[in-house]
Amino acid sequence: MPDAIEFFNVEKRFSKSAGRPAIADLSFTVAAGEHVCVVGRTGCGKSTAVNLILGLAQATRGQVRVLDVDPYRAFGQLRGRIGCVFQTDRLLPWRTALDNVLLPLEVLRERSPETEQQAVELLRKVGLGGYEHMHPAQLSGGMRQRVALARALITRPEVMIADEAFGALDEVTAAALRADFQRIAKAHGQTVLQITHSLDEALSMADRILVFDRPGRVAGEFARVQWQTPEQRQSVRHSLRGLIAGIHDAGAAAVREVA
Ligand SMILES: Nc1ncnc2c1ncn2[C@@H]1O[C@H](COP(=O)(O)OP(=O)(O)OP(=O)(O)O)[C@@H](O)[C@H]1O
Repeated sequence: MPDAIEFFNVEKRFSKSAGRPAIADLSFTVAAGEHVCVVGRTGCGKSTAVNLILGLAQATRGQVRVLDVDPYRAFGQLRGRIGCVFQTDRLLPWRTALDNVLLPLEVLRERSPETEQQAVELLRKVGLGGYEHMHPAQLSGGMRQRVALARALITRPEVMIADEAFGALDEVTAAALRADFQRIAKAHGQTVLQITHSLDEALSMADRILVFDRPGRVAGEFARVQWQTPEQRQSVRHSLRGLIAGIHDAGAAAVREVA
């Protein structure tokens, strides 16, 4: 069975000139049901990789596969099977929380009294029971992000993409939302690819952490078995910091261990 997300020697250039590509040679996979966090310095191609997964951009070279489908050429086959949460909630301000959550189902022509009930239930699951008929402007940033999470989940996607989804929230709100996100993703057996600038977030949530290097390649990876004890966690955090800063020896031992 193919992995849920696959990048094979992917290059992405935004211009035809000989300048630096956004992604140079990116290869990685995310297994079905796995939760992978990606960390890396600004500009290393994390969001570009997300856009490739969502079929919003085409790889210049190499291959991207999501659920065994080319997302750029055949996104129709992936509609409703990938959910995304971004740093900003991207809610439609003129729609209620409930109508925002139902939007993906309207696109799929699956809105019905039954799915409306499912949306109400989902809002309750993310802690927004009773807020269904509020508009985004009446909700706090954390509550809006919860609506965005419910909207991403309403189609029961197999793959969840979180691109800095908790980055704009205060730490207490972010911690609560991270816990809900992880609980729901695990309960549904979802594959998660999560972009984050927070090493603590990655260490607390990921089964595996990938470090991206500029321009867009994997500089190192760590599996959860490597950070079981507080000492190991500290050591992996140190290696992650080093790799992100471009000190490749810092993570070399860890990468070898995983391999
Ligand atoms: N539409 C675009 N046109 C031209 N260049 C782009 C475009 N989108 C991204 N880039 C360039 O590609 C590189 C990677 O950008 P990307 O946004 O993927 O990085 P990132 O790792 O997500 O950064 P950040 O952590 O700041 O969000 C950067 O050099 C960026 O300037």
